[in-house]
Amino acid sequence: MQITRRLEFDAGHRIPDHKSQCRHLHGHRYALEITLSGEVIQLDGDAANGMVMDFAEVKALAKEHIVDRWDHAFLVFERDEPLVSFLRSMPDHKTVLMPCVPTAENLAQRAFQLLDEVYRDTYGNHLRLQRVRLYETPNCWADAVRPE
Ligand SMILES: Nc1nc2c(c(=O)[nH]1)N=C([C@H](O)[C@H](O)COP(=O)(O)OP(=O)(O)OP(=O)(O)O)CN2
Ligand SMILES: [Zn+2]
Repeated sequence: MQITRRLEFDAGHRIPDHKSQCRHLHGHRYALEITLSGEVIQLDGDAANGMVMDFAEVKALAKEHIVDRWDHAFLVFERDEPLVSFLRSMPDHKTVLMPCVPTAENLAQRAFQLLDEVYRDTYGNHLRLQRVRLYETPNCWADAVRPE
């Protein structure tokens, strides 16, 4: 069985080497879709009975590890020196340094890496993160999927 939880957040970014508009500072209303696989828990009387994982718990973990960190932050490639320097000049600015250029593909992959250890098999139901889909706009998204 697979379940998917969607969360949204706002963040700024730029793609420094982009040949067109995306090299300028701008922002998106990102949407993050987290797909988990596992067996449906069969535990009469348990709060998770009949679920792969409670959607509320999926959300709480995604907020803690991604959304609360990236929401209203500027996501910046750590080697984008002019921008890193500019953001450092702003006291208390919420900036997230990324080891990669913050494209939809790289952000989806980064989120997958960060979340893979988070969704653990607490009920012995083989819970696993299968896919992180990151929408940069309603028309553009990237999927980071667990390798076969
Ligand atoms: N493969 C990728 N291509 C692009 C990325 C990316 O992350 N991966 N990012 C951008 C820009 O950052 C921008 O967010 C996308 O802009 P755009 O192509 O204009 O997308 P829209 O949905 O706004 O386009 P409409 O034409 O208005 O639908 C660029 N490319
Ligand atoms: Zn963009």
